[in-house]
Amino acid sequence: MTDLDAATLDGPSPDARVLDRLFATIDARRGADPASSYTAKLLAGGAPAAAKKLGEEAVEAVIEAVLGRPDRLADESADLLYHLLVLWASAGVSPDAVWTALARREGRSGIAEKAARPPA
Ligand SMILES: N=c1c2ncn([C@@H]3O[C@H](COP(=O)(O)OP(=O)(O)OP(=O)(O)O)[C@@H](O)[C@H]3O)c2ncn1[C@@H]1O[C@H](COP(=O)(O)O)[C@@H](O)[C@H]1O
Repeated sequence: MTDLDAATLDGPSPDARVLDRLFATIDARRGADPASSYTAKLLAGGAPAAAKKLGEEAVEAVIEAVLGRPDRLADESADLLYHLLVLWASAGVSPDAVWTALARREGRSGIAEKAARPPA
């Protein structure tokens, strides 16, 4: 989102807490009417359908990155995050589990982590 986009929204500047609110909305759509809720339609298809849709959205984001279009990449990233959260809801993953995994990794280089893995 550009600064201009953010300025058109009501309330405080948006931040990553929107993800927790979005997940709560998604979770509350369980059993809702698929005719009136896109989320309910996705959830009705189960984790495999949500995973397939996530893959499609990932490809769309990759294409925008490769084409060097950051504004379109930001929009596709929002689609991608929404569909990732739908997959978490379908597959029984709570956002807190993911936030915890990220926090545990904070400050540890990926290179050091990989070097410390036991041999395959
Ligand atoms: N953040 C989103 C969001 N991002 C993307 N999408 C929808 O994701 C769909 C897929 O986008 P595409 O461009 O890939 O469309 P498509 O290829 O035609 O999709 P398909 O119909 O083939 O699956 C579109 O219908 C988008 O509107 C979203 N739908 C809902 N949300 C959030 O979820 C909330 C609940 O939505 P409902 O469940 O629909 O009430 C909303 O208030 C929003 O906050």
